[in-house]
Amino acid sequence: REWLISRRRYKNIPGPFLSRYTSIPLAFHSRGGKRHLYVHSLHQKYGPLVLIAPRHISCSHPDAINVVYAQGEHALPKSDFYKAFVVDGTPNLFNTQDRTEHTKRRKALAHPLSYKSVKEMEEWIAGNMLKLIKNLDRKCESKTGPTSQLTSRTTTTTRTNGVPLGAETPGRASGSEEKEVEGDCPVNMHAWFNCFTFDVISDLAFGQSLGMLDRGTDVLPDSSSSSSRGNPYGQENRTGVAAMIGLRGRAAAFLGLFPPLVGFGKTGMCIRWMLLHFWPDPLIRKGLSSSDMLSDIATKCVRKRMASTNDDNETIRDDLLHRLLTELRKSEKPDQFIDDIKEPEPLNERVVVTEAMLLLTAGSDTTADSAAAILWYILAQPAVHQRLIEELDENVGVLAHDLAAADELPKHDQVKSLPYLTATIQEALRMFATNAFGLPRVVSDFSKPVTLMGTSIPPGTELSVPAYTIQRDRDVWGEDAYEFKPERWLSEDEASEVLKGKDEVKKADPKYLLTFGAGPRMCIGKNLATMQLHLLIATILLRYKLELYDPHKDLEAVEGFMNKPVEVLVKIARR
Ligand code: HEM
Repeated sequence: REWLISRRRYKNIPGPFLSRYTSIPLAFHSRGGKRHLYVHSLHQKYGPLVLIAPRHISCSHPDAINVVYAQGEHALPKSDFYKAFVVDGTPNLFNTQDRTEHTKRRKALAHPLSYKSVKEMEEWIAGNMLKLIKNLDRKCESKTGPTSQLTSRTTTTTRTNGVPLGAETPGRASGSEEKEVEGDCPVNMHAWFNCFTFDVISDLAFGQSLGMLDRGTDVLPDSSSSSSRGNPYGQENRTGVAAMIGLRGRAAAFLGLFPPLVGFGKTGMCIRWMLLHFWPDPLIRKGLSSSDMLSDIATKCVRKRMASTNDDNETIRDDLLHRLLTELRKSEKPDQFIDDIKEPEPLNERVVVTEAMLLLTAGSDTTADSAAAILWYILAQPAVHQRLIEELDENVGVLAHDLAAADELPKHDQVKSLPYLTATIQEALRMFATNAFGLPRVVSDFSKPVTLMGTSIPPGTELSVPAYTIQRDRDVWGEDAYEFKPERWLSEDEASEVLKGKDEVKKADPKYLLTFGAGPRMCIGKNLATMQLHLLIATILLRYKLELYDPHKDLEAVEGFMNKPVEVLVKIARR
């Protein structure tokens, strides 16, 4: 009956025949890690409105952004797809579908993640940057000589478990084999960026970094015993945290297409247990198990942090967790100022843990993946690389040879407004959106009437606008929409100075950039992310000579919920 209703309702919306009846075609491409490319190909074939699953319309018309991700009373809630991200039945800011709950949670995180607040934490970011630099300096020194020929004989790692690894990679997970190869010594910058962003977010969120840069790995020392839930995969191997987040995203992106599989309550828990133990696809089982392990890691960190806060001798560290706790307490007691609360009420631990886990999962690999993609685009275009170096040399100056302290590193104030650096980062984020497929919203029974391109959309319909397709739309970006051209983000004067008589480019309009999402559910961590991206790219380019290890190879990526570069291998030497 559902099928018949759906068929009648959406008879005017084109799309593949099977997708009218089942989500399996979409799930198949999601499982294959290429959902955004599949949806993109459907739009090329069928036009801007496509039925990609029985009740799901993808709309690639730029005007759809303001409808699907509308603000205020026209805002559409997140669809049941997001239930797949709920851990232990407690929704967080990212996956809650309830508007009131979302407003309350968003308010609690908005202040801690405001630009002012994040700026105050710059010294902690710099501390981790220094550690990253020390590690990369060591990689350079281990080459054949101080002036480095960028070549040496080394080992490289073959991937056997889908986890991104490369030679000289931190975070080597089990299941990978090593083999000796002749040739240059590649460094996997993506893996190092992961260590950096995980350490930063754990430092800011839990008061203590996870120590990945110190250990040169994203495998936690006690990860083999981290799952206390008796699940069969928790102790299988020493999986890196980045890989756990990737696996979790892949499982959720698949299961979210079948909402009955991701319910809450006793039935939901029962179904989850069965999936974890008996689902035939190991990727899904590992994804579910990874979710449990991440929750355990967040619980441990929060408990440790709370215990140290309760210790009278410990001075309170004014980090993200402290600010989040303060805001959450305020929202529990909205009429009182926090200072008036003599004895703070204990907060529900699960609420704090789910938000802390959200910071860890939403605020780490997204930034590392973006930084890796940005670096790849820069290195793939030597002219862009050269121009950036000129801009940085001119405005920041040469870094001390033996960096001894974090305050010798570039400051955010020095790099945040550099036009060409900012334009390059924006352009790379256009070419590579970590959330590349359309983020689904639903027209609920309570939604205001929704019309897309003259078509009235019935309640119960899921809608999404695919970032990958919008960010390559020729009407929006110009005929060269598929090309990487930072100039499109510069002001007219700056662009003509850079182009020097070469063909004009159509000026970019940031409202069509969906990399950080749009509307009321837009990324709340954008300030922190962009600060890290500016600092990371500026520091790395200032300090090192970099080349892509294989300039003929495209940037390879695999998509779960996020589109993640597999690796970015470079040759590296000190400038
Ligand atoms: C370059 C890095 C990042 C990218 C590309 C990115 C992208 C996104 C996108 C596309 C969304 C919307 C998701 C949706 O509608 O389903 C989102 C939401 C969110 N992001 Fe980020 N993000 C990044 C960094 C961060 C950081 C550093 C944090 C936190 C420290 C963070 C925390 C969040 C949270 C909490 C949400 C949910 C917001 C809500 O539903 O109200 N993100 N992010």
